[in-house]
Amino acid sequence: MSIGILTSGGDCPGLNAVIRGAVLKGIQIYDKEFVGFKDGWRGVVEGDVVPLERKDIQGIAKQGGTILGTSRTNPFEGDGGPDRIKENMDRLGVESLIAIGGEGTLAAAKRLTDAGIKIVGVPKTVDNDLSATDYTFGFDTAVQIATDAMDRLRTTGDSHGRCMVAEVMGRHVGWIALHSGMASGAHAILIPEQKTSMDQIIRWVESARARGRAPLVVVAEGFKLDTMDDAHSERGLDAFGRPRLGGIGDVLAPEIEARTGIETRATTLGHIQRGGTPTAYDRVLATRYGMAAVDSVVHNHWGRMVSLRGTSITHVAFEDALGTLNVVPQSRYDEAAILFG
Ligand SMILES: Nc1ncnc2c1ncn2[C@@H]1O[C@H](COP(=O)(O)OP(=O)(O)O)[C@@H](O)[C@H]1O
Ligand SMILES: O=P(O)(O)OC[C@H]1O[C@](O)(COP(=O)(O)O)[C@@H](O)[C@@H]1O
Ligand SMILES: [Mg+2]
Repeated sequence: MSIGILTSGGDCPGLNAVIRGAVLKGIQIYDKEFVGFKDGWRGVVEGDVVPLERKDIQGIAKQGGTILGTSRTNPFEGDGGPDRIKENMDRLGVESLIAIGGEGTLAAAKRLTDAGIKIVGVPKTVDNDLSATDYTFGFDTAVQIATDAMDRLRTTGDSHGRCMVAEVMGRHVGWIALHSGMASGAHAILIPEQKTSMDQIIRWVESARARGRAPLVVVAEGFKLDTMDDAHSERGLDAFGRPRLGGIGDVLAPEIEARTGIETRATTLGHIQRGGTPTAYDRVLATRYGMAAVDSVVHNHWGRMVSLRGTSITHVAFEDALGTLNVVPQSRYDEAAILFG
């Protein structure tokens, strides 16, 4: 009997390092065998597997994306459901699953665990919005990519004396904006947790300009002005029916230019933040998660997700991992805001 691995939901750098960590430890220490399910829950529902032997995971820790593919398939929709999945697993000789994904994937994993399927979870979120773990892999890489981009925006902004607006990911939480904004010396950081007025943004921009700086405004895609009920969305819905975000930077830039007279340009970093090689930190964290997930399988920790607390890897029940978002606390925002303007 083998262990099946799947990656589900939005991708991020480090997924392959989790797969490698799990397979290596499973083979070396526990004499286990693995298969990979293709494209998240789709592969589980359709019984679409690929081999995961040692040769298949060689050298992949540094590779972005996921060698297994990913999707936003709901395992309960269409022909899916626990009975179909159990049938597939029995036929393929798969005893248990390691599901690597965010809160959506883990919500599905919880329902399947409740139906008797043996699953352990590995948290994935580039936004860093899961509260049951201190950090997840992918976040550090996204912050580094965003910081590099902002360093570049600042030199071109300085040359032209322009205000630069940099839009980063962050649907519900502003961690990428907060960290990349602090790292790059932004003059304003706008996050979903803190509705802000246009007047306040203008004051920060004008204050930076008054000191002779080319203002840099960092905005998370989920940010709302105090006049907005919902985050800006103009790109339809994703596969799970949620509004696709993005474009708030393009809303703010002309308004800043009109109100300050400072020529303003907006740049949306988008999926660049989720692509390419993971940082060393993310590779190490992801590898440790993968190894811990195999420990969880061996110790029958079904319905639990591995998690980072301080520097130790531990595990928490899916239900405790799903309830609350890891929002930017007021104190962290206030600390960053000292640097605004
Ligand atoms: N409560 C749920 N029950 C079953 N499937 C779910 C549930 N919530 C999410 N999913 C499935 O898991 C997929 C992955 O979730 P999503 O939020 O897109 O990514 P992530 O796992 O990265 O958070 C969703 O597209 C959906 O099909
Ligand atoms: O373009 P996609 O794949 O629909 O994903 C976009 C969304 O995924 C995110 O990157 C979140 O990813 P995580 O699930 O990894 O936290 C959001 O910031 C963004 O709204
Ligand atoms: Mg999600």
